[in-house]
Amino acid sequence: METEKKTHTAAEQMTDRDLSEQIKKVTKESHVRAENTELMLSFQRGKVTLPQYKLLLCSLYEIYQALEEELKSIEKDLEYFYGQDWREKIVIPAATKRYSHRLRQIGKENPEFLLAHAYTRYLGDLSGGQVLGRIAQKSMDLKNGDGLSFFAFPGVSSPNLFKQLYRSRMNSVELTEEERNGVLEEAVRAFEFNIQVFEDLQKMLTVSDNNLQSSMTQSKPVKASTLHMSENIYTSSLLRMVLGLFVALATVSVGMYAL
Ligand code: HEM
Repeated sequence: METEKKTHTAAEQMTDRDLSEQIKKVTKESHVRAENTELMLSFQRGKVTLPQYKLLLCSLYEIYQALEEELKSIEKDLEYFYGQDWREKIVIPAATKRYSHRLRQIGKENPEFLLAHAYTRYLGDLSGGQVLGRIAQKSMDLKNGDGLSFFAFPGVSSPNLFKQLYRSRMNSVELTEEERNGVLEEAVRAFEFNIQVFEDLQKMLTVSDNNLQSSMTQSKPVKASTLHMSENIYTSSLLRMVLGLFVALATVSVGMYAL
């Protein structure tokens, strides 16, 4: 972190009042907890299994569907693993539904809080996520980038530069003291949602181990009803448009710089 700080130009110099610094500070402990969930530990040890990875992709799809409009990369991965009728097969645990419900709720009531969620997922994807992508490729011996589109950011040539730009855009968002505190609290909550998703997925894998693993490795349909926790993905186009607009405000300008 120190090294990264030294590379900032005078214009990008961070202060203790910067949202990007504060958000990192308040979520530091949560980050350690997220890294140490069973699912993330399996990943880091190169022990991630196909059933674990497939279920994780299902949840990420649900989360990103609520977070943004552009879903093409996860859809591509899901189609690779589950086949063309993946929409009927994907499995979403209760914790993931709670997470996406929260995203939709704040999209309506406190859209500025979406900043905390965009931060937690995108900066994570561009940090540890890049390492996880390489581990996933090796652990499951995936070839030609198949099933790994989620981790790829073809428009981002330098994740570090992109993260710096992202932070400076975050810092330029005008927030009242109350809104700023709300965003910081929401960031801790965002990590909590992610931790709960990992725990739920791990539970699902343990509970339905034999049943689920055999049906998944054979790419046969998994009956949502047999898992008691799943629901088919549902989309409200109006809501997605509103969320998309907000996220666009917070992130697209950064993306344009990186292109
Ligand atoms: C195997 C699990 C994980 C590993 C090994 C990992 C590793 C890392 C590393 C090395 C960084 C860069 C730290 C720095 O720049 O000082 C980072 C940043 C970050 N990670 Fe993770 N991470 C993991 C899981 C997660 C999860 C589950 C989330 C949230 C869903 C997450 C969200 C973030 C965020 C938001 C940042 C940016 C911090 C900032 O610069 O403000 N990470 N991660």
